[in-house]
Amino acid sequence: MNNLLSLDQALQQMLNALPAPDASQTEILTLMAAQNRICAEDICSPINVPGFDNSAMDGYAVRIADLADGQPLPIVGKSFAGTPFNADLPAKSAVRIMTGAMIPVGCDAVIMQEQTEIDADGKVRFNAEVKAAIKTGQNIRRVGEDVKRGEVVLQQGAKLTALSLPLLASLGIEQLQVFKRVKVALISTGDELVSVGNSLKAGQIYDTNRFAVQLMLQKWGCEILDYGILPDDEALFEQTFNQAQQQADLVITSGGVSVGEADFTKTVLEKLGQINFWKLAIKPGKPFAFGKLENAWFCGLPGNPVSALVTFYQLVHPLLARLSGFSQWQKPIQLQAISSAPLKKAVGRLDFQRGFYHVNADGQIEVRAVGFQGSHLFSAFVASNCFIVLERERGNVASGECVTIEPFDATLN
Ligand SMILES: Nc1nc2c(c(=O)[nH]1)N[C@H]1C(S)=C(S)[C@@H](COP(=O)(O)OP(=O)(O)OC[C@H]3O[C@@H](n4cnc5c(N)ncnc54)[C@H](O)[C@@H]3O)O[C@H]1N2
Ligand code: MOO
Repeated sequence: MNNLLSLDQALQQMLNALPAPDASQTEILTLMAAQNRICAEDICSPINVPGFDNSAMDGYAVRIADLADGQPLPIVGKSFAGTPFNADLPAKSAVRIMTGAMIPVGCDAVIMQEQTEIDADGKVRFNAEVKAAIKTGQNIRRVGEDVKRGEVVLQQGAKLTALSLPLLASLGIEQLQVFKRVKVALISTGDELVSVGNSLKAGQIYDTNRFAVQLMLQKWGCEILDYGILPDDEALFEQTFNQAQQQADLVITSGGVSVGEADFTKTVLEKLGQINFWKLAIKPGKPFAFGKLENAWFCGLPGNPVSALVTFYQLVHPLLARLSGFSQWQKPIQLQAISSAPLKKAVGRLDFQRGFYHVNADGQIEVRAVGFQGSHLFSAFVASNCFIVLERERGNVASGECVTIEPFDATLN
């Protein structure tokens, strides 16, 4: 086995190198502006929810003891949501009550409308069965049963979503402190690259990586500083890396990170800052580089588009989670699947093949590799819905063998 760094070792080194999120790098936003941002404070509820005991049903609020003699009860008033019955419940009486309305003082149960009858003289009557089954607190939603005043409802590091933000709204919170967006400088390198919208000359190709990475950075809510395409010129690399690291928290390049004569990424990173690691036992993505410039972290993605995307997914995601203060990030979920066809695999690197999984008629997860697996072949991705993750020490896989898959997460879907 080669002595390249494993993916897990690389992730560990990366996370060890990164400091905890800087508590001074925060801003105050209204709830509506805060979607997908990361909460920078523990949020305690300023109120109880519900704020008062209220009815879960339309019906009649009663005191259970008043039902003992079996007599119908006069209805002494009404409690509507927003318009309470402003008195204590007199003995031997009931209050008409609606869902969400405040429970009058003295009541200990609500009987739903469908279980009652109104006598000719307007009194409410309950049959023996209903009376036998009645329990204290029936159909009453208690004060603080959802959230208690002072309780932490959201922790620092949580993502603010369409689930958590409405909760804050229900507590009357208008604005909150969030971590500032991570600023990412994005640079594609290579003389052969042309931006979409221009025509190609001999030997040129369109820049896929800046496009792919930008889309994924958008999903992370990053502020993107697009440095465009950088020609293979060492002095220009130096100048651009320098400029980018003064403006961004993270500089991401693609291409020029291997060993070719025009591969300047690593040399310049070394000159201006430090390389924490370079070259990993993964396929695709072996030449990925991680390091630090004076003011910004640095990720050098390999130029092949599949390699750039795989390394972004596997290595830059956890890095972005840490830089953005998102503490709930988890590694992609892995499942076991049956390989429905043989897979080619050389021993030595952890392989992320592009695959398509589905649940077969027997309820088992079945997966097949999609298309050819070269790291320059981006089209296979479009028909894929997962990575087939083949262990470093594993060789070829026979049809019917069990393999690990990672269904694509929301950044790719
Ligand atoms: N002698 C060796 N050669 C190579 C090795 C090696 O270990 N020894 N590793 C190979 C592997 S693996 C990869 S991956 C690539 C990575 O090389 P670079 O990061 O230096 O990338 P480039 O050489 O600049 O480009 C590789 C390939 O990708 C195309 N490319 C680059 N940028 C883009 C972009 N933005 N959009 C679309 N396509 C892009 C480029 O034209 C090349 O075809 O190195 C192998 N070589
Ligand atoms: O690692 Mo390269 O990314 O195999 O093509």
